[in-house]
Amino acid sequence: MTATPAHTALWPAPHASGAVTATVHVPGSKSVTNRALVLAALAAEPGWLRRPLRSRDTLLMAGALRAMGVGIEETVSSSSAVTGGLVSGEAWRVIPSGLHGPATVDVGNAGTVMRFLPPVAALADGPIRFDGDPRSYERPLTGVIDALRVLGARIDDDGRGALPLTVHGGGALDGGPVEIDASSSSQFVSALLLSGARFNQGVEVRHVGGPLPSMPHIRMTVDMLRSAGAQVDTPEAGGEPNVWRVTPGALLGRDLTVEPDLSNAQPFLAAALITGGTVTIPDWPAHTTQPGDALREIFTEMGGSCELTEQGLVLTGSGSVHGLDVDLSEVGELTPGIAAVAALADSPSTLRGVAHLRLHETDRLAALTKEINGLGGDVTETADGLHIRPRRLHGGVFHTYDDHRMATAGAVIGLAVDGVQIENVATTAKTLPDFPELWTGMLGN
Ligand SMILES: O=C(O)C1=C[C@@H](OP(=O)(O)O)[C@@H](O)[C@H](O)C1
Ligand SMILES: C=C(OP(=O)(O)O)C(=O)O
Repeated sequence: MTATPAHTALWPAPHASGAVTATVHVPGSKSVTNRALVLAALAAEPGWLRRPLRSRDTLLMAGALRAMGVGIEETVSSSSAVTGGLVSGEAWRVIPSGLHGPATVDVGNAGTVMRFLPPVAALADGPIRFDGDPRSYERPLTGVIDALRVLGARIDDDGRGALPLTVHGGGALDGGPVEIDASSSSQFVSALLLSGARFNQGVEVRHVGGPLPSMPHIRMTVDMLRSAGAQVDTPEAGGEPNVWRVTPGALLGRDLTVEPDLSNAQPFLAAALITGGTVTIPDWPAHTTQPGDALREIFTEMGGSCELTEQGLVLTGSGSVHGLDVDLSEVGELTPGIAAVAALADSPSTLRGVAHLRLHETDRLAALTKEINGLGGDVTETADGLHIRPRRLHGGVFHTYDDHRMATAGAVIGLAVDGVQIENVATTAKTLPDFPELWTGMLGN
């Protein structure tokens, strides 16, 4: 008998028999880990990354940087301790070196890898070939490719402005001013800023076009650049609207401890919300640029109450869940989890401002509509989001379309609805490889 391929395997989502009460240690942030790796690789001296996320997206980033000559060593510090199933104290030591090709980069389906690394490759000496999962060919990349060409890079692609492509690095890049339309992904702006300090003239990125999504992620880029010693001018700091400038200069090697991934805390917090239980997430930062911090407000509006304590963030469900009308453009990656909770609420919801989710891991608006409706729900797509009218749901297969956040959204519904089976729960490995174990651990199994 042949084994069932992972992508067709069905995972029976556990049904909660009562209020969920648990403390869940959530692994490190994907967005912080991948920015930290890039900045450390471009620094003038070695640096440390403590409690980095080890998941498909971050291992692809580390592998790509290694292929270009960067040293990334695994270490376990003497303070190593096992907490809640997670090993803390583990670190990556990043040793920058002259970036070079020839090299091949597998981006998988990681937006951060496919967008943040072409500018790094333009600084390398030699050709760097980029390829990835079939879906990566469909995700927008023109903003980065066209900008790099304006800034002096030579890039061969098939003319679609997408993967696969080869960046013919010349060992340095002129840099300077460039206009891009980043309305399809904030990662275009982050990508150019992250490498900008190493361009001969730095970089000035001017966004022209529709509204920019995911602004907290751009603030995360700016914050982390500043912590690495870069001088960055931003619209917030009294600069021109939609213009960011990075001054050329060396970056410092840092010793950085990665915060837990607050967007990946979402399904666990949702478990408390929908079962009227209490879930604590240790190490929730008091100040952060992570968009997941918005869950405190969003899940409070949906019926929970949140308290930041010495133990971490504590969310307690009230036993009822309310719908909401909300613009999620700043926090788009939270949409699948919010849609799952909204499908279980006592009133309708409208989620707005997230048209760009059609070009994420999958078309998330179509996928959420189809899968929630497949369980008996009543969801319709709007031009820029979803309208969700809660109905009594029933069991069935919840397809995930190789999208980690579809899998975790399905698990949230499964807590409240008996008989939900998640197809390919292993896709959570993109950012949260331990999800099934953390989920059953939360339920005390
Ligand atoms: O820069 C980042 O780390 C991210 C930015 C956002 O991308 P978009 O602006 O393309 O939505 C977000 O959705 C993604 O999960 C991570
Ligand atoms: C959109 C996401 O990922 P990526 O970094 O691949 O864009 C996400 O994690 O929700």
